[in-house]
Amino acid sequence: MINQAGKTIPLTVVGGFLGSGKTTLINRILQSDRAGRTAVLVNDFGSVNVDERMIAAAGGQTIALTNGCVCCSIGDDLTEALIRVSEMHPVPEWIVIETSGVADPRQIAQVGVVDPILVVDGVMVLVDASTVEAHMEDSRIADTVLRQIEAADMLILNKADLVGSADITRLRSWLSRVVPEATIHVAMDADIPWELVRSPDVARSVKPRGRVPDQCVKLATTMSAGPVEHDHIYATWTYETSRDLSRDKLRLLLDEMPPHVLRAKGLVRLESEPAVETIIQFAGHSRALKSSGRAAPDVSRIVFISTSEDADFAAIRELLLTAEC
Ligand SMILES: Nc1nc2c(ncn2[C@@H]2O[C@H](COP(=O)(O)OP(=O)(O)OP(=O)(O)O)[C@@H](O)[C@H]2O)c(=O)[nH]1
Repeated sequence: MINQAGKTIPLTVVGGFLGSGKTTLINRILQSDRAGRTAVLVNDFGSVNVDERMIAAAGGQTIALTNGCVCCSIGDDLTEALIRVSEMHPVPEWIVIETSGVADPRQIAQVGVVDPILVVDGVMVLVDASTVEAHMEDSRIADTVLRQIEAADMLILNKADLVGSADITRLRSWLSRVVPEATIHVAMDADIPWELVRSPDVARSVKPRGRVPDQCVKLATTMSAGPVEHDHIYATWTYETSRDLSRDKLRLLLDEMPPHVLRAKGLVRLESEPAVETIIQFAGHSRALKSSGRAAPDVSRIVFISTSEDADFAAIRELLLTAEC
């Protein structure tokens, strides 16, 4: 890949399970006046790239990787997007990839390692302190969560507001046993000091570990042939309507979400505030309906994700039909 300025571009991969706080971190980064020209590549698991719209609203240059989970289509979509980014005018000073919540971030970082234009700054992985233990107890998803944690150069133990200090101590100690090489930072709303995100000293601590370059060439050549497929583990369903929705009914849905739903998010138009877009969020104990401040969409869309085995969205559909005004 030739970049017209002939310079290398630092690349950071932000990973972590569904709803752990990746978009929150990236929006925080983009809102900093120290972000410079940052290009963000976003990959959502689900048919609607909700994150792309949320991140674009925060002021970043975004490219959505729409072809399913990025580590399942790594050879094509991601490489193409990286070429587009390196050809941007002016050239970005930093590239951040937000992986989907089911992706293995280290596989994605390896694409950067084999590209001479990119210098991989490291892999940051968000961990939801309020749900990670439950996820590790579910044999269907524990492997996804563990791979993500093991991929980290820096772990952000997020959502500290939702657990007690004893939980934080226990989780910290567990994480440091799982990945002794990673630095661990406790956070609320993914709020970590800028120095940890970008300072050169800290960047050294998030450099890919020694074993990665040894493996990367082999992995990069084999990945498009045999990536980890997520479709058989996770299922998504998207609800769409052009009618206004009732806030009370959506609130009820958030309060009574069937336990198999791992994640739901969407951009909707409410009957009570039809001019503005409302963001609906469900991620374990984080549940919210809040205005984005942007114009309301013509079509409201909400994406639901669960494990494939449990993927029965009929009850949710019923409730949503009663929410249509
Ligand atoms: N209580 C609480 N909620 C948080 C915290 N960090 C993020 N959230 C909320 O958790 C929800 C999910 O956050 P996102 O940043 O969208 O998570 P994500 O990892 O990008 O989600 P996916 O891309 O869908 O995997 C949102 O409603 C956030 O506002 C936190 O520290 N505490």
